[in-house]
Amino acid sequence: MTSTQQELTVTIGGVSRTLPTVRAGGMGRVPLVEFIGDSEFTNAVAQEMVALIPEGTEVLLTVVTNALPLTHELSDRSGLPYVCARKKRRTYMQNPIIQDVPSMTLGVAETLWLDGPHAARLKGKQVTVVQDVVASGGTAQALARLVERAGGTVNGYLAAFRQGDSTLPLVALQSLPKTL
Ligand SMILES: O=P(O)(O)OC[C@H]1O[C@H](OP(=O)(O)OP(=O)(O)O)[C@H](O)[C@@H]1O
Repeated sequence: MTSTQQELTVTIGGVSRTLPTVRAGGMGRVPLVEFIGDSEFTNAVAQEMVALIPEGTEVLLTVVTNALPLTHELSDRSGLPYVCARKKRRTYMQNPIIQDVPSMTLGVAETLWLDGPHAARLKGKQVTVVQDVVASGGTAQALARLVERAGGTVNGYLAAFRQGDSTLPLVALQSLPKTL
């Protein structure tokens, strides 16, 4: 990883990306990881993450948006099924489990929606929570609550990047600075 005052370059699986940064309040510039629209980087990261999937995992659980293509590729490579929570209610949902996300480092308050039939796929399973980035850990905690409320067990937390100082027992490929 190399960084200058305004940008940060990461390399994973031989693929390098200079991360865009956004100004976040008084925090300075925050590096942004983007998998949406970047299949080459997504595939390289997923390939490296396969080996980090915690032993005993039966199902992967993620949340839209940016983590979705990554988890899709991880599922494809590992053969493990995945389930995805939404951030909006959809009209076709049946008895969704609704879970608020505690305050996040960058974003606004969110509510996660897990469709009932998808929640059923977590019941009695060892579930690993998959994210693109874990910062405060608030999203990961909300996903863990969804697992528990669906009758599954959290087997671990896996992310491409750790950003900040969450105390979650997280496995990540790389750490990013909170600000540049
Ligand atoms: O550990 P936390 O502080 O909870 O933050 C991590 C979350 O923040 C980002 O999501 P973002 O809000 O940018 O949503 P998006 O993926 O839908 O763009 C990222 O994709 C993680 O899901």
